[in-house]
Amino acid sequence: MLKVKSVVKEFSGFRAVDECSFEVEKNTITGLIGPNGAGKTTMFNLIAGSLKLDQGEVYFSEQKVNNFAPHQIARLGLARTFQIPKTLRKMTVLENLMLVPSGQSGENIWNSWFRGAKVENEEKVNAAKAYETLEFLEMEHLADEMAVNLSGGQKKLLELGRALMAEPELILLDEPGAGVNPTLLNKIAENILKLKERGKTILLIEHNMDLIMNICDRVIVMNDGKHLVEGTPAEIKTNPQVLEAYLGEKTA
Ligand SMILES: Nc1ncnc2c1ncn2[C@@H]1O[C@H](COP(=O)(O)OP(=O)(O)OP(=O)(O)O)[C@@H](O)[C@H]1O
Repeated sequence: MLKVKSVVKEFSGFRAVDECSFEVEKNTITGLIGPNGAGKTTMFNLIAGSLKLDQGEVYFSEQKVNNFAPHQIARLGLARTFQIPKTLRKMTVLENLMLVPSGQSGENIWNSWFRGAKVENEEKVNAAKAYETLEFLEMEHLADEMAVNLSGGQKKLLELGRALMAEPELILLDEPGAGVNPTLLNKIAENILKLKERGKTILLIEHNMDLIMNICDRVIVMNDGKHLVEGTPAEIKTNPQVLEAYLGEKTA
C-alpha cells in the first residue's frame, strides 16, 4: 500500500530523515515509533505531501507520489488526522464532519444558483455519511455538541471521523492516544481495529506502548532519522537495539 525508499529530508543541513526505507502492507495496522526527534512526524509530512523530499521515493498503491500536493495524495486515498482547527472548534461535531469533503458542487456559486437540486442531493449524501461516521465512532449523542466542549479523547475521535469522511484507503494517525483517558483509549483502539476489519490500512505514530502492543501487526522503529528495525510488537518489545535507542545506552 505504501513504500518509502531511501527518503532524505534536511532542515538547514540537518538530516531529520536520513535514507529511511520501509513498506506498509495493505490492510494492516503498522506502528511508527521511536524516541523524540527520531523523524516520525517529518516522515508523515513527507508521505502526506506537506513537506517536499530532498531525496528518495514514496509510492502509494504502486504509484509514485513524490512531491505530490497534499490534496492530490488525499484524492488517491490517503488521509491523516489533524487537530481540529480553531475556527471549527465553535462548530458542532456534525458540522465538523460535514465540512470535510471538498469539490462539492455547492462550493461553486454558479452551481448553487443553477443546479440547486444536485447540490441539495449532495448535501443529503454528505449528511448521511456524517451520521454514518458518528455511528461508527459511537458518537451520535455528541452530534450537536460544540467541538470545543469535547474531552481530549472525544476530540481524537472527531479527528479520526474527519479523516474517515474522505473515505481513505490509508490512514495516518498522529498520536491517537495522546492525552486520552483509559476508557476512551480503549474505544480509539477498538475503532482502529474496526477500520482494519473494513479493509483499511493504518499507519500510526504513538508513544503509548500499550496501544502499540495491543493493536499493531507490525512496528517500525525510527532513530536519528533512520529505519532502525521492524518486527512484530513482541519482537520489538525485546529488541536490544530498540531498548538502546530509547534508553540512550548500551544494554548487555
Ligand atoms: N521544520 C523544521 N525545521 C527544523 N528542524 C526540524 C523541523 N521539523 C523537524 N525538525 C527537526 O527534525 C528532527 C525530527 O523531528 P520530528 O518532529 O520529525 O521527530 P519525531 O520523531 O516526530 O519526534 P516526537 O516524537 O518528539 O514528535 C528533530 O530534531 C526536529 O527538531
